Amino acid sequence: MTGNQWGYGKEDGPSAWHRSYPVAKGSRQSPIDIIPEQAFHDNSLGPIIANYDHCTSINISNNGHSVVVEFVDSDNRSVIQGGPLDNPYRLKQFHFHWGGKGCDGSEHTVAGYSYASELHLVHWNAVKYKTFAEAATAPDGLAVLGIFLKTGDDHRWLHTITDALYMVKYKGSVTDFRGFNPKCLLPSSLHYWTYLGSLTTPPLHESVVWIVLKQPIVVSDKQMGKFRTLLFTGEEEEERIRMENNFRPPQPLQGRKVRSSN
Ligand SMILES: NS(=O)(=O)c1ccc(NCc2ccco2)c([N+](=O)[O-])c1
Ligand SMILES: [Zn+2]
Repeated sequence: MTGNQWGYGKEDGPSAWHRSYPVAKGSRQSPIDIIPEQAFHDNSLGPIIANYDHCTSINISNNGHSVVVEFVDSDNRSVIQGGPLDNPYRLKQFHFHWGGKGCDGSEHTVAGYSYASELHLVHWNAVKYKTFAEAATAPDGLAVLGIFLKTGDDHRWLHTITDALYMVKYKGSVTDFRGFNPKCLLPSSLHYWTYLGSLTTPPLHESVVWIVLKQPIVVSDKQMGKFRTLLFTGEEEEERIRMENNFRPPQPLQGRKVRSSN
């Protein structure tokens, strides 16, 4: 794996990332296998409050690793707060990780169980840090809300995203994506597990307060299939490699405590 070229293949995948990103073997890496019975029920953990009503989505893009929806993050219009967080964290973007056809592809697992996919809503601590990039290297810089996806009925609102995926098939493609409110992707219960971890892709910074919701959202196989029409490769590249299995497997807990909201 040379330079910043990392991926999810045999040569450049998660087992090779430590060569360019030694923190891959750090003490607070993500994802992890969450074992509910071993999580500590912390009654001081309040509810998570997601204020996305006035959020402003900007675009949807294929960055060669996932599909990403970016938001205006120049003010506190869309923030997450409460739970383990000391102050509001600003929504920056959301993206997904998924498996191959008929295979699971979540990053966190629950007592060894993988879900079909995992949605990450990424927020940064704009009270303490001036930019996302600065926050992304600070131990309390980011808060990522992880939501599991399981297959079943069609998800009423996910269509807005899956219907746009054909426009960002190739790595490096981006298109306008306005007026999307991610509130419609939240499950009905906001009960969660929380622990201190890292980005799950390079640069793997150990800067994330993870908040993983217990209740998955339900999407159809057909909708999941549309994610797999995306490519890891760019339009100008000869090779066409289907974007799938873009997940990092669970990492050692290294003595960390996972807390559970009640
Ligand atoms: N799977 S994740 O939510 O942990 C994740 C991983 C990498 C990056 N970004 C990579 C990066 C480069 C410099 C700082 O950040 C992001 N993100 O940016 O929201 C999220
Ligand atoms: Zn992610």
